[in-house]
Amino acid sequence: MASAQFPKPGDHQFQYGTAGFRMKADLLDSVVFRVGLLAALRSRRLNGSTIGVMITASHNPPADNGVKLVDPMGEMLESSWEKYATNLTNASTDEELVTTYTNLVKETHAFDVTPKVVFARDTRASGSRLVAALVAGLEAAGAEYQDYKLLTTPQLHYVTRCINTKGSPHAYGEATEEGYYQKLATAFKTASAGKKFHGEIIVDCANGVGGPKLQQFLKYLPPVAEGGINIRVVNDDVVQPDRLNYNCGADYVKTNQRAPPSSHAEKMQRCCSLDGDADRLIYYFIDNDDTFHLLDGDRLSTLAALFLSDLVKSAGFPAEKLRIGVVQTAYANGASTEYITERLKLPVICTNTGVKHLHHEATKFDIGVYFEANGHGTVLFSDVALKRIWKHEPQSPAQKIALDTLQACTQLINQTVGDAISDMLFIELILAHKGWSPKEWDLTYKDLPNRLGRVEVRDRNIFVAIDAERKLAEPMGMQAEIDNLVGKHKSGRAFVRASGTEDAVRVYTEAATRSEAEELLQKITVRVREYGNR
Ligand SMILES: CC(=O)N[C@H]1[C@@H](OP(=O)(O)O)O[C@H](CO)[C@@H](O)[C@@H]1O
Ligand SMILES: [Mg+2]
Repeated sequence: MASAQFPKPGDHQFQYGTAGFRMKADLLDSVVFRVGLLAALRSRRLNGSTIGVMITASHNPPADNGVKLVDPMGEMLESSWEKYATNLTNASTDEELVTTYTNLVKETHAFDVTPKVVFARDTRASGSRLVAALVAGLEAAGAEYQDYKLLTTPQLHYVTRCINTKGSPHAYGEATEEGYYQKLATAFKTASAGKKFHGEIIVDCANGVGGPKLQQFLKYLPPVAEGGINIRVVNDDVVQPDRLNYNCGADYVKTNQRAPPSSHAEKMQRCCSLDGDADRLIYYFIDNDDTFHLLDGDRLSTLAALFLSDLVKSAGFPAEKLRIGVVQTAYANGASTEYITERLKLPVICTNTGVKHLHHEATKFDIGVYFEANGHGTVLFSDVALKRIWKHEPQSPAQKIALDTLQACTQLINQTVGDAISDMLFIELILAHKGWSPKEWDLTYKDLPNRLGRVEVRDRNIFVAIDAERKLAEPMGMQAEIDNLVGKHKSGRAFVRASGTEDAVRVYTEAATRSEAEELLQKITVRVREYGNR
């Protein structure tokens, strides 16, 4: 039996979480084999639509790896299927695996068609070994497959959508890496025609797959000498595997609130960092007083919303014809939420943590902007919005210019998932249009001082969050205590929730001053320990 080559390690319990399966790479062989079976099953359930499988552990250390499924339109796996992933990977013997699989074929009403799967991986050393396990699983399930080798996560999402929309009115593009570069480069050139880029941008690629891919992409852009954007790629070493995400990358910058030590950026120089699989983006700069300024996902979101709402107006659309909305989580800085509602006068929706929740809410607007504070996000255009944008008749040359830019933005921005390369081009485009350096961007509003704490307790599951994770329903009485502590601070806000990815409780606090945010964090942490270890 094919699965005998990939036995399940000991009594390990696997769970398909927010980021698929992710752990030490040497525990993953059986998981990846079975994900091959699951991908084939999902394809059969969807009558032969192509399913994507990405092997990556994003910003995790080099010794980790992971695997996740991509649905036909490039979205994350439908959440009702996560339990099947969990069931299959936890079958303890080969016999049990066969029974589980056979039952799932019935339970999911899978069609009797040839499954189709595409897959890719990031640059981790364990990637090619895990691909072999995946292929064995796909072959055992009788699937047709195509190996896209090394891709960024968003590229694999792009390719999956292209394959499934080919020949339809919603055709998304050429299902190749080159097709991706060409689509983005064409849109970027159109949208930035006649605009001047302000100096050089330094892009830290976390020594991950984004490095070689961005280098490749640059070949499709106009040369700097001809006014093209000046991108300097750094941390693009994928030869020494240990350097992946080490002291660099979006997660490092966001978590440590400082530039990578390897950065030799000058003062006021525009910098950004991608994560290991290039689906997150964080901007930053160091000012003339050596102060570090972070421009995180909230800033990407506010800048995108500002630009798009101006563009929609300039192109001559009445606001009700293209409703723009922003989706955030409770971790978004309160000042960003206020800026969007009070200054931009746009609606904001708060959802649970996790990109799939934000993505889902964003589809409810004509133009839905969503970013997690950590830099993962994108802008979604609904089918209605796309129709209106492409059919619109501009009434003046100025409207025509705005409309051309808006149309190009719909092509530039990855519609499947947050994409660091696409997001970066979009942000660069906005800055060029506005003639802004990161300083002007930073000055649009002032972040409230905030702290994020992590508390390990005996049982994190006793913390039950409600209201988009802004309040605790359980343990009884704790929310009243938090409210009481928060009430003592100007602009105070705080919430507690169990992490979905780590065995820990997260505490977020915000207040008018840093010391108050810190004090609030300390006091609430004490209460979390007390309740969590009872
Ligand atoms: C505070 C925070 O950054 N939480 C992260 C983290 O979720 P937790 O459920 O908080 O562990 O990992 C998620 C998956 O990568 C990401 O979507 C989310 O933003
Ligand atoms: Mg990532």
